[in-house]
Amino acid sequence: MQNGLPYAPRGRVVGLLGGSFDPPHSGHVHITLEAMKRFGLDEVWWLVSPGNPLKDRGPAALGRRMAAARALVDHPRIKISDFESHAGTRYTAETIMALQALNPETRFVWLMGADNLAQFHRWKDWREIMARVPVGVLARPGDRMAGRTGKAAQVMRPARLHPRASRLLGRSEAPAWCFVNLPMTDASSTEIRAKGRWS
Ligand SMILES: Nc1ncnc2c1ncn2[C@@H]1O[C@H](COP(=O)(O)OP(=O)(O)OP(=O)(O)O)[C@@H](O)[C@H]1O
Ligand SMILES: O=C(O)c1ccc[n+]([C@@H]2O[C@H](COP(=O)([O-])O)[C@@H](O)[C@H]2O)c1
Repeated sequence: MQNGLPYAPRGRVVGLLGGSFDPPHSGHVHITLEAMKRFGLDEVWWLVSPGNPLKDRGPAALGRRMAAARALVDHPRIKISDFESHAGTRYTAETIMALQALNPETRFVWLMGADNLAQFHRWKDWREIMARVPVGVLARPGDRMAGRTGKAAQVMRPARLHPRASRLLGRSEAPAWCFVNLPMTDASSTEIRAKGRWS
């Protein structure tokens, strides 16, 4: 691992799960395994963020969140990375651009839960993200409809892949996105923090 970046052999399809992971939990593991299966991914990299640019509250120290993620995940195809803190990027569009420049032979797919799709149109340069990488969206309790009826989903409707074709997402040319339903878990970092299990 160099610059916080896992090694990706040529031609691999790598899913990127960006997150605060404050703390990481079973829901992250669940959607990662589902995304690998459903979107035809070879690997998934967790990009542990220095801090979500839309959240006021700063997360726990990056080192602590990285250590917790490494303790939670023991899977040969899931890598934990603090690339954004090395690259000095905070916005996803910039992170993806930097990753693509460093790994021109790798196909990246951006992954997110349905709650993030609902506010995706507020992300910096979200159209640029859609133009650069396919996006895989995973159902989350309470957010399935909000995501699918949100502004980004409406605007990008022509680029939506039918869920039955989800395995093609990893090899699709952007713009392409796919929303998949899955057995859902209501695990959330907010709830873990509220219960005082991460203070
Ligand atoms: N239970 C879950 N089901 C589906 N997607 C999830 C789930 N938990 C997290 N995600 C997704 O994983 C990514 C990273 O999530 P994040 O680290 O913010 O965890 P979180 O539980 O949503 O945290 P918080 O409650 O602090 O917002 C986001 O795209 C989020 O939508
Ligand atoms: O680029 C943006 O404008 C942007 C706005 C909000 C969230 N993100 C990214 O979305 C990912 C999920 O964030 P979070 O806090 O919900 O785990 C994480 O990688 C953030 O950096 C990115």
